[in-house]
Amino acid sequence: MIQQETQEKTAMSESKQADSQQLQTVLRLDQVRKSYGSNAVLRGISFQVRAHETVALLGPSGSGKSTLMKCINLLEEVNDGQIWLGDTDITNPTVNRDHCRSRIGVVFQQFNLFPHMNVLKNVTLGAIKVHNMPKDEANDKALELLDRIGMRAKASSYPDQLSGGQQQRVAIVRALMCDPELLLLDEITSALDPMLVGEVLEMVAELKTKGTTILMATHEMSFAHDAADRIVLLLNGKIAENGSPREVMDESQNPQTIEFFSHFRGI
Ligand SMILES: Nc1ncnc2c1ncn2[C@@H]1O[C@H](COP(=O)(O)OP(=O)(O)OP(=O)(O)O)[C@@H](O)[C@H]1O
Repeated sequence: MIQQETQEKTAMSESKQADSQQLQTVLRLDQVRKSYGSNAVLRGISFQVRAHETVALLGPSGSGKSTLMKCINLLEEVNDGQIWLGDTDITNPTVNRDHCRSRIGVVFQQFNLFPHMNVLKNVTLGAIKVHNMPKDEANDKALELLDRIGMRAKASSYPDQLSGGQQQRVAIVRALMCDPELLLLDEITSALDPMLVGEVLEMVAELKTKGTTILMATHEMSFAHDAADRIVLLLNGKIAENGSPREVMDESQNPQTIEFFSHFRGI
């Protein structure tokens, strides 16, 4: 009798755990396919990002990382498969695309700040115009976020008065203004002088400690190894690996994976 009760309790607790894991899935890709003409770039991509996870998307140049990011941000349409943001299938043609986009914060490789607007305007513009945040509230929030990264004093500066690293950190602040469910970072350090990469990655590491849910495409292998919770490796349009940095980068026996990471040994 006691044994039966214990088994029932265990089953209940396992099912509760499964439920809570289900609830915690922020992003889920299910057999996503995308081609450009005859070039099949994504050939059935499935993986999940759970709340508070930092997932690093790795792969050789041209493997489709940016294409995948654009599909998630609805800048490209998938040919097949589904992308779920929480419980919304954002690939469903009837969905409100602007609303879906507003739930995701995105930072690209190029800085994308408006050159004729100062930092405060750049950071608050989308929040005010797209999300209808009252101007005072947007200014307060922007200044608080800039303060956190030591850039409040630059609020009146223009982009060309900032270093590339500072511009990219401002772009991240802008992406965070409306508390996105997911932060997409697409090779955000690739265009930076190597001296400036560290300060941007430090900011990402800081966001991770605050529980931000992050999917980042990157070529920064050391950072991915040390800071990501999970690595998704794209090779030849498919997912070759999906596991912890140790499992994927140190212990995988897949010859293609070993070949890919061999190019970065010692960097
Ligand atoms: N708009 C487009 N039209 C046609 N082909 C495209 C387009 N965008 C990307 N591609 C092709 O899709 C493939 C994947 O490109 P993508 O930029 O997604 O790769 P990536 O992994 O992000 O590369 P990198 O690490 O160099 O940024 C490449 O063969 C590229 O030429």
